[in-house]
Formats: sequence, C-alpha cells, structure tokens
Amino acid sequence: MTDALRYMSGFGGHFETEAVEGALPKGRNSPQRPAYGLYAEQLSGSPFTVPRHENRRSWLYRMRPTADHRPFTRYDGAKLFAPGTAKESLAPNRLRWDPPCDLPANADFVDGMVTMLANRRPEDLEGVAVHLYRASISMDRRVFVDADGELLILPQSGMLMIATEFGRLDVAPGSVALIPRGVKFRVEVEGESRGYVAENHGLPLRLPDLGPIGSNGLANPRDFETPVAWFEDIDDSTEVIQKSLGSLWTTTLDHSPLDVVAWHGNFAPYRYDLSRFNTIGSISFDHPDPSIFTLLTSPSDVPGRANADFVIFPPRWMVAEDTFRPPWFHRNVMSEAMGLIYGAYDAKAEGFQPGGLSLHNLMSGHGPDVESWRKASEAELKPAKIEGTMAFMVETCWPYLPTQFALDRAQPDYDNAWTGFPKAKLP
Ligand SMILES: O=C(O)Cc1cc(O)ccc1O
Ligand SMILES: [Fe+2]
Repeated sequence: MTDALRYMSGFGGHFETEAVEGALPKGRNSPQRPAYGLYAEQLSGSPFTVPRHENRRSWLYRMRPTADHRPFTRYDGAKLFAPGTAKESLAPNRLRWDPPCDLPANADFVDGMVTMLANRRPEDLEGVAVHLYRASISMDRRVFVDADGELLILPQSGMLMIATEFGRLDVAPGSVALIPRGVKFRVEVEGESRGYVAENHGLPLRLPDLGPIGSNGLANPRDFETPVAWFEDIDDSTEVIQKSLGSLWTTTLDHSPLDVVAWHGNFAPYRYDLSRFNTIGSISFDHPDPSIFTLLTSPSDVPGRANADFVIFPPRWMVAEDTFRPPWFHRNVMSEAMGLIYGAYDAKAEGFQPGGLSLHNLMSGHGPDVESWRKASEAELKPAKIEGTMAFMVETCWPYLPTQFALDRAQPDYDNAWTGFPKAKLP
C-alpha cells in the first residue's frame, strides 16, 4: 500500500517534524514570512487558557490556509451516520447485535459509517457515540473532518491506511488509531474492511492515573505512535465532508488539504498496538473492577466519573483462588457498550461475535450467561490463560440511546442468555 511509514513514540508529547528540510520555523511559531511561503496555522484542541497539563495545540505549516474554502452545504450521503437516536422511549432492556449484514455496500469509510449508539449532543462537549463502519473502497479525492469530537478507530477486519494532515498511519486489526477533533483525513483500504469507531465529544482521551500501580503499567506512553509530517501537493478538486453539530456537511476545494509540510505540538493523531497493553489482574482472589483494564479515559466534570473510558479485555492469565473468575453479575450506574475484535469474551459463551456489539445501560442486570456461569463455577481453579481474544468496552456516565437502525436489528432473544439459572437452595 505504502512504504514503511515512520512514527514518533510517546503519548501527549511535544513533537516536531518536517517533511521538507527548513519548513519548520525555529524558535517561534508564526514568523513574518514562514519558509517557502507556507502558512502558519494553530489548531487548538483545548481552550487557550486551560492548565498546562490540559493544554493541547499544534502549529501547522501548510501550503494553503484552511480558511480558504467556499461555504459548506448539507451532505446527502452517509444516511446512517449520525441520523439521531430512535424517537421512542428506550425500554431498560439489555441489547446485543450480531455484526449487521446490511452495513452499506461499495462504500468508503464515510459513506460506510453507521451510528449504533449515542448520548448527549455534540454541542454539549460531552458524551460519546459508537459507530460501525464497512469500507469497501478507499476515499478518493475526499477527506473527512469531525468538528464534533475525536475519533477512536478500531479496525476489526481489514487494514486501514489513514492519511491525515499530520502524516500517515497504517492501522491493522488489533491496533487502534486516534484522530483528534478537527483533523482532516482520508481512509484507504485494501478490500472490504470493518470496524468500530468511538466518537468522543468530551475532553480528549488521555492515559488514566495509575495510583498505587505506580509509574508503569497498563498502556505505557512509549507505545503510542504519532506519524511524522507528510503532505501531498495536489491541485485537483477535493471534497471535504465535515461533521459539525451532529450533521454532515460538504464543500469542495481546488486542492488537497493534506498539505501540511511541517508541524509541531502536542495535538496530533496516534496509533496503539493493543498487544502492548500491560494487563494487570488479581494474583490472589476476586475479580477486580474492569477499570483495571482502562487504556484511555475522557474525564467528565465529576472526579472519577468518566465521560468515556476505553477499556480492553486482552489475553491474560487467570490465577485467582477460590474465585468466580469471569466478570461477575452486576448492575452499574455507568453504561457499557462492548465490542469484540477477535476471539471469544469470557462472560459470553455464545451470541457475542467479533464485529458484534452489546449494550448494558445504567442499572441493567448483566454478567456471565448461564453457560459461562456454569463452566466457571465448576472449573478446577488451576492457572488458566485466556487466549486469542480482544474485547473492548466504551463505558460512559451518560446512558446510551440506540439509533433506529440499531433498534431494528437487536437480537430478539438476548434475555435468554440469563434464563435457566438454578435457584439457590437454602439449608
Ligand atoms: O459487563 C461486562 O462484561 C464488562 C465487565 C467486565 C468485568 O471484568 C467486570 C465488570 C464489567 O462490567
Ligand atoms: Fe458490565
């Protein structure tokens, strides 16, 4: 697809990179005349005045300023992308989906996006949406930009090459990519590709605090990879599709906006290989809260209550003694959307497939299905390795609402996962 792409290592670092020698100004951001007639442009990912550790911005040196564009008009395609959630009141049922067999065919990444779950409104600057995509063709002479939030892209099948204003990332199933709010990008595929996208309207995802875990563990900063500067010099019409305030808009430029020759700053795309996650769990007894598996978190205004936690369930050893080892039965004030990239999830013996989705909204009783419960209750508790699996959860304090597309396709019999438990026998 492309030559080996180059990356810089670290999470939230202050990077600098130039694709043409001398393009990046030294010692200042906005010289009177940037080199080669480039335009200096600041992209702010946080308000100017937030504390330093929350401050995110990058300076881009580009061939034309972003400001040079004609008015946007409504985009007619991608009818299933951000259509609004279902109108009817949502019953407090657990919901689960097989991978939908009717995701858009012959579509690119934008037209192949299908929103399943959402909460809040993008203009609240809080909340998260969960989309599925099916991309069969590469985006051709068009780019996408999301003003409503950052996009965490999780390929489930098919490799993606994502060309962004900051550089190019290749992302295979088992890795994830993060495109910050407001960054333009194009997705290229090599045949049919499917996956998930979590769109975060709130504070940018960051690494969780580690508390008593200490200074290493879970996702380590050095394993995040940000692309080096790359640009294309194309004087040909390029469509820009922008998601803004929950709707899709289009305008056409007479050039490619992926024309950033150099940049510096700490607001940039990155990718992360999920196999690098240093999974930590119980080495004594009991199954810890799943927060131990948090890879990235977007805080809300309430300390400890996430706007969105991105949590993964990777291969791991289970050694806890006198313990029911799979996820326990529970009811949660947070709302849990789960997907599966490959393998099987230890709480669900069947019905939760790679590419599928489940929703356990606030206070809904869930946990192991009957078969998983029986197996785990009867298992001999020798050390056992859960292998060949990668499930994930987007857990949020804002209850999710499904779209009509999602409601119409929910498994009709999901409740059966929990029927047939034998009643406890009292002495
Ligand atoms: O519901 C789920 O499967 C997710 C989950 C996993 C776990 O290990 C503990 C709690 C929890 O909600
Ligand atoms: Fe749960």
